Formats: sequence, C-alpha cells, structure tokens
Amino acid sequence: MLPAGTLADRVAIITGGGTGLGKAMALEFARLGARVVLASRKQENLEKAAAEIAGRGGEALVVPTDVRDPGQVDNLVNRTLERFGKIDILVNNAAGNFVCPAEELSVNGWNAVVNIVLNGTFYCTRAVARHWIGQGRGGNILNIIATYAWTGGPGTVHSAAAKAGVLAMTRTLAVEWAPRGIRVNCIAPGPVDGTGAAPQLWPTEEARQAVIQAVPLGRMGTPEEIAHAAAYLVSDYAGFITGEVLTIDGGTWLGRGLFKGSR
Ligand SMILES: CCC/C=C/C(=O)SCCNC(=O)CCNC(=O)[C@H](O)C(C)(C)COP(=O)([O-])OP(=O)([O-])OC[C@H]1O[C@@H](n2cnc3c(N)ncnc32)[C@H](O)[C@@H]1OP(=O)([O-])[O-]
Ligand SMILES: NC(=O)C1=CN([C@@H]2O[C@H](COP(=O)(O)OP(=O)(O)OC[C@H]3O[C@@H](n4cnc5c(N)ncnc54)[C@H](OP(=O)(O)O)[C@@H]3O)[C@@H](O)[C@H]2O)C=CC1
Repeated sequence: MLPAGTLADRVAIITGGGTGLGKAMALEFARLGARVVLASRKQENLEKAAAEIAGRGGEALVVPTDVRDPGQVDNLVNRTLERFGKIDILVNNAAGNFVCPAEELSVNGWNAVVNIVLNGTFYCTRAVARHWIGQGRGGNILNIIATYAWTGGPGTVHSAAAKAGVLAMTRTLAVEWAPRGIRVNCIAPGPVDGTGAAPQLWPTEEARQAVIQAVPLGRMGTPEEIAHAAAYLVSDYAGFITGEVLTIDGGTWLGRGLFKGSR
C-alpha cells in the first residue's frame, strides 16, 4: 500500500466512480489524500460512494454525467474546476458490456458499448487535456481496459474492439502529449469479484467457477488490488511511466500452458 499523503492535494476525476473498480479507486485515492470527482449516469450510486468517502474523512464531488455526451463531459470539467480549481488526474473507467454472439448483436448494442468505452474515453480525455494544455500544465490519465484488447474477446466483440481502440489511443496520446507533461497509461484487469462485470459476464456460480478455472492464480482479483495499482500509476512514483499497460489478471491472458498433464 502506498503511504497516506501520496496523492495529497491532487484532484482526480473518476468516471464510473460510483460502483465496482471505480468506487474502489475513489476510496483508495481519497485515502491517499486526493479529492475525487465521481461521474456516471446514476446519481444514487455516486451519492452512496461519496457518502462512504466522506465517512472516512475524504472529500468527493458528485457530477452526474453520461460520457457519451460531449456537452455533459464539458459540464463535468467545468464543475470540477469551479469546486476545486484544478484537475490533476483523469481515470477513464466507465464501461458497458454484455455477452452476445457477434452475429446477433444489434447496431444499437454495438453503439451502446463503443460509445461508452471508446468515444466516452476520448471525449473525457480531450476535455481534460484541453484544459491542461490551455493552462500550460501536465497531468495524468489512466484508462481501464481489458486484456482482450490484444487477445480478442469472443462473445464481447463490441467491448474488445473498443478497448483495443482505447489501447491505441493511450499509446498515441502518451507520445503526442509527452512534451506537454501529460502521462497516459492503462490498467488491464482480469476478472474481479464484486464489480458490475459479475451480472453481465458471469451471472451464475457455475459461470464464475468456469472463469476462475481459466486463472493460473486460481481466483478472482479484488477491487482493492486494482485500486492500489491505479494509485501507483497516477502518482509521482510512476513519473517515468507513460504509454504502458499494467496487466493485473493472475496470469490469465498467458493461458494455462499446453503441458499441464506432464508437469
Ligand atoms: C474480463 C472481463 C472484462 C470486463 C469488461 C467490462 O467492461 S465489465 C463492465 C460491466 N458493467 C456494465 O456493463 C455496466 C453498464 N452497462 C450498461 O449500462 C448496459 O449494459 C449497456 C452497455 C447495454 C448500456 O445501456 P443503455 O441503457 O445505454 O442501452 P440499452 O439498454 O438501451 O441497450 C442498447 C442496446 O444494447 C442491447 N443490449 C443490451 N443488453 C444486451 C444483451 N445482454 N444482449 C444483447 N443485446 C443487448 C439492447 O437490446 C439495445 O439494442 P436494441 O434492442 O435497441 O437493438
Ligand atoms: N470487473 C472486471 O472483472 C473487469 C472490469 N474491467 C473494466 O473495469 C472498469 C470498471 O468496471 P466494473 O467495475 O467491473 O463495472 P461497473 O459496472 O461496476 O462499472 C462501470 C461503471 O461505468 C458507469 N457507466 C456506464 N455507462 C456510462 C456512461 N454512459 N456514462 C458514464 N458512466 C457510465 C456505470 O455507472 P452508471 O450506471 O451510473 O452510469 C458504472 O459505475 C470498466 O472499464 C471495465 O471494462 C476490465 C476487466 C475486468
């Protein structure tokens, strides 16, 4: 765990910060001293997370936002600046996902996921970076992707394609904005319990056990394990890291190996 004070005085916007991994990151960033801005569609989830942060002595601003709407994203940036006067960190964590054979996926289904994951990430990134560049100051962007950005993800073509786009965006902007002092990195989590992925991707205990079988470390990850790594990447400890993907998946994307029977 990073020491308290690591993110002192930082202001962090976290999209999808009311639930799952976003909430875990918000709690951890607040523990480390950051003031956090929670942005997603459902105000009720955001308020609950903000109350939990306040209950632990932290400070959180709630800004209901649909990241698919560039106008709402501009409002998110403006509300953050009105309240805190600056932005140091943006975490693009909001996502939508469901399992559906590609040939059965409707245009609306494709667009729903791609608009949240790929377009929403770009709208938020552009709005925050415009502010930084206008002010002549740097900042930190962390994008939450998934390992199927490079392995492919049968059953989730919308999400896999969108996350691959976010990975390309990360590497592109890491270099394009390096002279501006803006770092851009990714985390690729493996399956994590206690998040919104469960009802969408492993809705039954049987399905969950099948996922665990695919993990070399033999278990799901925890939201806190992702949050600790996220805090590191947006902190000064990672000051020379940009354009990188930190995979936190218990070895899952590497597979189980071919020769299990003979080991
Ligand atoms: C290793 C793990 C990696 C994990 C990665 C993650 O991201 S985990 C993160 C997990 N967390 C989350 O996913 C949380 C957020 N997720 C959400 O808000 C929704 O799941 C959303 C992504 C559909 C967006 O909602 P919305 O209100 O904007 O959209 P809407 O309800 O209006 O639907 C739009 C279209 O999609 C269609 N459609 C929907 N479901 C299915 C389905 N199962 N089957 C087929 N199709 C489906 C629906 O029929 C419609 O098409 P139509 O009929 O008009 O042609
Ligand atoms: N959990 C896991 O096992 C894995 C998760 N991931 C990634 O981790 C991240 C967090 O997912 P997880 O915590 O599991 O799932 P959650 O469903 O808990 O989180 C997704 C969040 O995105 C928000 N969101 C969805 N659509 C929009 C939108 N249009 N505008 C703004 N916010 C939106 C939701 O809030 P609201 O409904 O209020 O809008 C929700 O808080 C995602 O990027 C996901 O792809 C990657 C690999 C594995």
